[in-house]
Formats: sequence, C-alpha cells, structure tokens
Amino acid sequence: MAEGTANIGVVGLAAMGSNLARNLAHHGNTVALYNRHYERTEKLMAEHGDEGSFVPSRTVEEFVASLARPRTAIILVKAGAPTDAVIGELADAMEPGDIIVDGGNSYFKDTIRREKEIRARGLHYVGCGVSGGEEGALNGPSLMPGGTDESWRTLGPILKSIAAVAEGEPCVTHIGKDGAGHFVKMVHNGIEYADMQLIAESYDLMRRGLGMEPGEIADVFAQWNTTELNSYLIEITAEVLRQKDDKTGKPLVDVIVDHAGMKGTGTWTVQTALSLATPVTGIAEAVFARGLSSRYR
Ligand SMILES: NC(=O)C1=CN([C@@H]2O[C@H](COP(=O)(O)OP(=O)(O)OC[C@H]3O[C@@H](n4cnc5c(N)ncnc54)[C@H](OP(=O)(O)O)[C@@H]3O)[C@@H](O)[C@H]2O)C=CC1
Ligand SMILES: O=C(CO)[C@H](O)[C@H](O)COP(=O)(O)O
Repeated sequence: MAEGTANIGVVGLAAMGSNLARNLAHHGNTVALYNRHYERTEKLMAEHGDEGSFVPSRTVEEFVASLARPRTAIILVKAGAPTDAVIGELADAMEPGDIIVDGGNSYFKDTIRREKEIRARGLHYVGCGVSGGEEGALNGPSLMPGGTDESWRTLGPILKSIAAVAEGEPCVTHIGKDGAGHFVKMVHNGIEYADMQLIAESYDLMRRGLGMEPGEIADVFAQWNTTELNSYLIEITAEVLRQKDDKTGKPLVDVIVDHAGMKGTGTWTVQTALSLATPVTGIAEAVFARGLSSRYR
C-alpha cells in the first residue's frame, strides 16, 4: 500500500477525537482524519482546518494510505462494539508493525483480549487512558498508554508533545503491557466518581442542612478552590451553582432533574476491587448513589 505523510491519525471525530486531533496539529504533527460519517470530518476541517496540518479521508483505506510508516492511529469512539468495529476495519487495512491506539474508556479486559488478537496479526495494540475531558484533549490531557515497549518508542514522543505539563514534566508515562493503561484509567475514573460524590454531599449538607442558597454555596466552593482543595471539579462546581435557568430565572441546579448517568468505569472499578478483596468503599457508595439517582426522572 502507498505511504502517506501523516505521522499520526485520529479515528472518531466527536468531542474528544476532534479536540485531540487539533491538539496534535497545534504541536507540529501532521494528522490524518477519519470518521464513520464524513459530516464530522467536514465540520472539523471547516471550523479548524487552518490550525495545522490535517489530511481528511472519506474511507478507512484512504485514511490508512495517508499515514507514514509505522502507521499509528488513535481511536476515539464509543467503548464496546463500536471500538471493535473500528479496530477490525483498521486491522484489515494496516500492515505488520503498524500501531492501533484505543483512547476511549474501554474495559481493561477487552483491551487485553484485543491486544492478543491484534498481536497475532503482527500489529501493535495500545490501550491508552485519556483524562481531562474535552478541554484536556484540546489543551493537554493526562495520558496512560499500555502496550509494548516498541509501540511506546513510536508513540511516546507524539503523546509527550500533546500532554499536559505538571512540575515541568509531561503527564504521560508508559504504564505497562496490554491492558495496564486502561486499568489505570478505570481506577482514575473510580476515584473521580468518589470525588464527585464528596462534592455532591458537601453541597447537600450546605443546602438542606444549613439552608444555604446555591449562590452562597458557590462562594464556599470558590473559596475552597483557593486552598489545598483546589481542583478543576471544585472550580466548575462553583461555576455550575451560579448558573440560572433562562426560562424561570431560578438557580439551574433547582430546575434540572437529580439524575446522574454513568458509562460504567466506576462500576468496573468496584467489581474489580471486589474480586481483588481491595476495599474501595467511597467509590462503591458513589456508584450506588448514581444508581439511586436514576430513579429520578
Ligand atoms: N467525553 C469525555 O469527557 C471523555 C470521553 N472519553 C472516551 O472517549 C471516547 C470518545 O468520546 P466522545 O468524543 O465523547 O464520543 P462518543 O463516546 O459520543 O462517541 C461518538 C463517536 O463514536 C463514533 N461511533 C459510534 N459508533 C460507531 C461505530 N459503530 N463505528 C464507527 N464509529 C462509531 C461516532 O461516529 P459517527 O459520528 O459516525 O456517529 C463518533 O465519532 C469514548 O470511549 C469515551 O468514553 C474519555 C475521556 C473523557
Ligand atoms: O472519562 C471521563 C473523565 O475522566 C469521562 O468524563 C467519562 O464520560 C466519565 O464517565 P461517567 O459518565 O461514567 O462518569
């Protein structure tokens, strides 16, 4: 197959993939682009195509041909069957030595299975946790890649070029083989569940226990954000509590339903902890609270 000029590709151009592709382009990478429905690719090119070097494609074959060897493609699509579908298409078009990276929130046991299947075809497979949400994907995520040492040699410099920087160091390290990266991302998300539950319960104590108004509680969170409690979640909690509903003028928090969805990473963390006899009581309570919240409609 012909060799292209892009040193990295992104498959899946929704919120995460489009921002990660832009981040890669901002840091001097030539980025191949592919999405199942071409409209997303067109939108990214129309709105941000002038931000760096992009090579858009309409088909997987065209996408793979636009990559330089070893061809390296990061997938950011829905976890589960969609990820398997995209891996299958890419593996059919790629050649031995090429690298498939799954940046989605895949279950680590799926990653172990996929790594074995892909290795048997002579390709490298890297499950890579991506943390920081859409904002992080654009401006600097924390990255948790697994996979082989060989794939890390190609991928490492690319990931270091786009990662967040803390204390002078890029927030990326080679976590270990096969599913190690997604295992760490799963536990990271479990901790995030517990953190969000702590925030929700602190709000509830102030609101129902002390009878404070959302604006007053926002001030408390904003003050906490100037102390050792400083974090992105505390910062945006203050912002969220200040939002008003356009229609009623009431605090938005009083208008929206108290229903928190979940995609599964917190549940996987607790299931894994149970099987390892490791207590993660705070995370378990957070998962139960999200389950209970699903009764509110
Ligand atoms: N959002 C976030 O804050 C974070 C998300 N993640 C993970 O990153 C991944 C991407 O997240 P996000 O950007 O929110 O996108 P979504 O999880 O909403 O997935 C949408 C993308 O998946 C593609 N897709 C869905 N089904 C298929 C399929 N069968 N075949 C091919 N492509 C398919 C869509 O293509 P099409 O446009 O054609 O429908 C689209 O590009 C997910 O695994 C998510 O869990 C990780 C960290 C943070
Ligand atoms: O991975 C993430 C952050 O790190 C995403 O925000 C993810 O969507 C969170 O999952 P859930 O909806 O289950 O809380």
